[in-house]
Amino acid sequence: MKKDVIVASSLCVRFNNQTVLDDVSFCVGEGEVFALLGGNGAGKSTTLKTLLGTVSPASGNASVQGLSVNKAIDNIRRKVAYLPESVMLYGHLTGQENIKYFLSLANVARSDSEIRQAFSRVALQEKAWHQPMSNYSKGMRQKTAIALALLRDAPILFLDEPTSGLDPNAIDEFNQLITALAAEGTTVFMVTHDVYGACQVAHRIGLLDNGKIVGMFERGEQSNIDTEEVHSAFSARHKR
Ligand SMILES: Nc1ncnc2c1ncn2[C@@H]1O[C@H](COP(=O)(O)OP(=O)(O)OP(=O)(O)O)[C@@H](O)[C@H]1O
Repeated sequence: MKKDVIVASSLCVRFNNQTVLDDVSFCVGEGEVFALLGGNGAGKSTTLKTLLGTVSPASGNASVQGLSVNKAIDNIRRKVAYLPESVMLYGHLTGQENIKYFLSLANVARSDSEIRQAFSRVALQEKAWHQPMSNYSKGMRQKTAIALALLRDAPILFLDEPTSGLDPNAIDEFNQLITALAAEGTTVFMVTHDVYGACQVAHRIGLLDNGKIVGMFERGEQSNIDTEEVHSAFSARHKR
């Protein structure tokens, strides 16, 4: 039985009397990839923001590694690497300079050789390491952000629409990296509207619609989650 790393219990969020999350519960075990899947306005970003402590639930609670987001958000943020849909790094600095700068902000000391190892681990091409990040594609920026997470020893990744805007090769590479990191024990929570991508990498998918979890899909011992099944459940919700 895997230890639960992220637990959301009956989260309710309201904005201006509108219920945006309604009794949302799920848990993510250590080394699992959990995808929260939903259409526009379903409440995915709000769930992510609640886990990051930037939105407070009206009721219910969430915890990360046993720490409540209401009480210990600073500790949680040290354990989590958050990749927004557009990874923001400094365009005029190289990949390596960005890494050094953000590590220094986090008070983490790493040698050049450790940084090179992290870049190799995420398969960032060597010729890019010393180029300004303004030349990087979205996939390369994501790899740099994941390298930074590895160097920070962050055991948990939060990903917001990680595959939007990536070409098919970059998506495959990204999915392989996430799968490998999870196999090594990293816990991954992602929000996405990409049914196919979610089925490829996730151990579990929660389908969110209008602020409610309306379906939960789980990978079998040897097989990925069935894309057809999730696709039908997803589109049935959007035909109403
Ligand atoms: N700060 C806010 N104030 C008022 N309403 C908000 C706020 N943030 C989100 N909402 C509303 O909450 C609902 C859910 O929004 P949310 O951004 O969580 O959805 P989403 O699933 O991430 O959508 P998308 O895929 O379009 O990004 C929407 O109806 C949105 O308009």
